[in-house]
Amino acid sequence: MSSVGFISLSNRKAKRMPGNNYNCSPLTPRSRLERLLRERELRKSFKHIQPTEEARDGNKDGEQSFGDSCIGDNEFSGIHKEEEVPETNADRSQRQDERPSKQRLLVVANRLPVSAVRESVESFHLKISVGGLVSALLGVKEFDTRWIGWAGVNVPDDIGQRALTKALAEMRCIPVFLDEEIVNQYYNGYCNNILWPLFHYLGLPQEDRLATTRTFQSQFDAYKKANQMFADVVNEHYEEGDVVWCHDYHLMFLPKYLKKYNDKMKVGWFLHTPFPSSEIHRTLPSRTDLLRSVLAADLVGFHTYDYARHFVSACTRILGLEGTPDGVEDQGKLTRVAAFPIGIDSDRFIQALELPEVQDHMKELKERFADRKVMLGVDRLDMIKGIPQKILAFEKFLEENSHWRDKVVLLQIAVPTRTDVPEYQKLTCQVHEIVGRINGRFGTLTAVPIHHLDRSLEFHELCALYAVTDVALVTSLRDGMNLVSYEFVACQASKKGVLILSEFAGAAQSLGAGAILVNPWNITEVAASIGYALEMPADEREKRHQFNFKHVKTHTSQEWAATFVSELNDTIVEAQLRTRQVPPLLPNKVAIDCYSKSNNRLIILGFNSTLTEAVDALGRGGQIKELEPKLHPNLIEPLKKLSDDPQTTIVVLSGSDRAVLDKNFSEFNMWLAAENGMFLRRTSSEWMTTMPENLNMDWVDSVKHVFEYFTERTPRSHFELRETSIVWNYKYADVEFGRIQARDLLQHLWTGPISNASLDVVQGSRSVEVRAVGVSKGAAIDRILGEIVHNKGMKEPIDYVLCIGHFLAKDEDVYKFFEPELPSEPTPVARAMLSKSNSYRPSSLPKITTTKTGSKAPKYKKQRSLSNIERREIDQWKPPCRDRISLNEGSSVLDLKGDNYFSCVVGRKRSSARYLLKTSDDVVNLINDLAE
Ligand SMILES: O=P(O)(O)OC[C@H]1O[C@H](O[C@H]2O[C@H](CO)[C@@H](O)[C@H](O)[C@H]2O)[C@H](O)[C@@H](O)[C@@H]1O
Ligand SMILES: O=c1ccn([C@@H]2O[C@H](COP(=O)(O)OP(=O)(O)O)[C@@H](O)[C@H]2O)c(=O)[nH]1
Repeated sequence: MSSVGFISLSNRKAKRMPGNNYNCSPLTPRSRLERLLRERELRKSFKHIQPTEEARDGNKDGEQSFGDSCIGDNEFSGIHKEEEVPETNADRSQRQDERPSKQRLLVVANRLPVSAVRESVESFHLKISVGGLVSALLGVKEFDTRWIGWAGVNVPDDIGQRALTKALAEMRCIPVFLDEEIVNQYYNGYCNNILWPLFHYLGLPQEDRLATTRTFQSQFDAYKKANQMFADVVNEHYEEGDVVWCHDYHLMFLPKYLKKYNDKMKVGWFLHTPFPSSEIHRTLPSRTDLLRSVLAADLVGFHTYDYARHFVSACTRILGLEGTPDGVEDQGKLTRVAAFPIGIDSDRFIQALELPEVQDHMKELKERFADRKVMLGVDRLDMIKGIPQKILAFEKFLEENSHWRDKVVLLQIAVPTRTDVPEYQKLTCQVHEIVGRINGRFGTLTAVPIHHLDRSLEFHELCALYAVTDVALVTSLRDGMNLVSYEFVACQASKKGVLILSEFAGAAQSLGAGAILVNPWNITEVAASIGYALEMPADEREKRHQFNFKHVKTHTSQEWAATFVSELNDTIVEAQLRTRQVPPLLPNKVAIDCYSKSNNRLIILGFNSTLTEAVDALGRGGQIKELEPKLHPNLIEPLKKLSDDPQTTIVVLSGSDRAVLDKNFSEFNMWLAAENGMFLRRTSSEWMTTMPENLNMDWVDSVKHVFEYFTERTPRSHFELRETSIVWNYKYADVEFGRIQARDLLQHLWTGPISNASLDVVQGSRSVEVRAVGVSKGAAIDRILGEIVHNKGMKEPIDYVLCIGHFLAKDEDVYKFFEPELPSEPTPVARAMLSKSNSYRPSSLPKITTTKTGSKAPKYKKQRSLSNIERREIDQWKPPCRDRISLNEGSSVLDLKGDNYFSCVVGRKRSSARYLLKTSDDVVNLINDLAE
């Protein structure tokens, strides 16, 4: 099995984990895909030797008692008996014995694979829990696995808790004790009444009274509390190197709580249900908290690519984070998101069919329904399973095909589930009512068309039933995967029956080709499909079956788990590599200390997303009045203080035009560099420019047309026309739509107006900017610095530089400017300026620019639309001349003593800046601290 979608296509190098001994091939595969294929081969060959191991473990012949009422010795795979009670950290320190050769895996799920029923003070009866999650995880044998979860029983007393802990320990299960109130609020309430229906597109409960809101809040609190209780137990049993695999919607807070305990823990989270469209998730009052908590995991998995896509979408639209092909990025931290379609332990089902008890059941069933075709439904009695719709479709089929009435029977196994939730109670009544009506309508004295069972079946009975079935009907309205469809296929090697499968089950993506896919809401279509399936010719059945059988045989639960854990191990290594590329957080204290100890400081500040307030991810802040960037109100005071300090020079270096900077900064005593340094003024003086006279701006009108076109078609996007550039911005628009539009816009530009022009197209995270070629903040900084030195008549070198910005990649050259080492491709200016230490001698080298094809292009034309006054001011300003601005002959303007340089990127992970400030709020705090 390979993971699909978000990660499988990437070609990143996956490093082996130290101590990761389940995969120790000497040949390191070059790509992720290669590795996955290799591992799959390894697992296959491992399988050939597996029977011996299973025999040793007593798990041979697939005779495990899934569905047995009592677990005896060695009764099911995946859970191995252990002699002792699981250790705590304290016990562990005394343990000196050998470590297991398999990797330790802590599987944390709401429900343990066994449910307990209390028989006396110290005795419990253990029973396998029913459900797809349990079935799938019981097939996982490659790890040294321990389960942590709720045993489905309230045990308030110590004696009972000790006894149950001991009994479960034999099954390598560790209980989390939830009291009745928590179970009611967390499990019945928040999990099954809110998250479950919402994730299956059934919406939130309607709030018709204030009390409901209160209930919602208390259920959410209980949810968090329960998650914390799970985290406590995991933490108690965690050993370094363990993989912690959290399961399902019950435990969305668990990754966050675990990482709080220990951020080195390897944490994966897998959702067994669908993850709905972000528009559905958006309705949930706790939408943000839940997403953020899940994102604390290292790897987040879903059954299908669609669910993964929805999750990433929710993170980008609701949290405003960046979705990448690998997952979701937040401040350089990547949470990998991928699809890992689950499977079943197919051999267990296939082998079970040979067992005498299964053969007996089959014989019995065949005799019982000798003269009828058997149709089968196996579901938990849950509204997502579409049981009423299925039965109604069957009724319609009988109604329209009278010749089939005495020749077909529908066996519906409806396993009671979540019986304390009122919705489920209502459903039970509804189903009974429909079944009664149809049996009354089409039944005879000796036979009824529907056999409805409100109970679960024992494993062998279930296998037999699957094997004798002619047509299986899976009509889920939504279903994460649906393992019943897999199990049915696995048991059909001889009969080759037909699977009718809902297109809304995750399984439709894997078994769709061999099944008859239906829309369960379309009763007419399902009824017609029943007829088609019952009369399908043998060769078509054979072909369809073979296709699905192959899939079920090869995509097993073992592979699913092995792939997930292997990906998780890799993700950790890759994250470590990536983290090394992210600048460390700015050490505020050091920056402030150095500031206070220096005498001639230079502070260079970007404006947009550096000195402005953060944008609401949901775009709610994007009112028209706010489209223009505005100085963060909490910066007014401290900036005033700093800019009035004679030992400090502040430059706001922005892409914005002069008017915007004037509006926000006129009242401060500082320098303003607009349009990436093309215009410069001290707030006490007029604007000057370094714009070359013959700057070619002919392209502007045609680019403007393209930008206008896209602005009209992208709600809440806007564009700004500046003197030397034009910027289309979609930060308030729907991010995903904005990105698609941006791609389209670029295509329009490249094939149209800019195909031959000499200009730069710069892509931001939410913008596209077209600017005159060669304009960048780094290219401008030498001239700015020269002018400042000259204008201030500086006698002493600048001994401290703080440069903060959320700059476009192209403008990051400003960070490099002050670094002692030369950038890899030094600009002529930088070459001339930087000597071996970070000392600087400003110069006024002629500006030579390069076109996008790399050719030299000194072909500037007249600039566009400058007023006469502006021209005069501009003419008065000459670029700084080296002779005029050097401090003394030969002495440097910069003397940063190596470390007195603090370049900080704001909210971007890959950067050539030395340090990171996560948000503009951090900038606000820093500036305030400096001013203090
Ligand atoms: O524990 P319960 O509340 O009684 O519910 C049983 C389980 O139901 C859900 O199963 C899902 O997982 C299956 C395997 O991945 C998948 O095939 C199916 O489509 C899902 O509905 C639930 O997600 C589990 O947590 C429950 O334990
Ligand atoms: O009487 C029954 C009926 C069902 N199952 C098991 O319950 C699981 C149902 O999983 P599925 O993924 O189809 O749906 P879920 O119930 O998890 O939503 C399957 O493994 C079935 O074999 C069972 O053990 N006994």
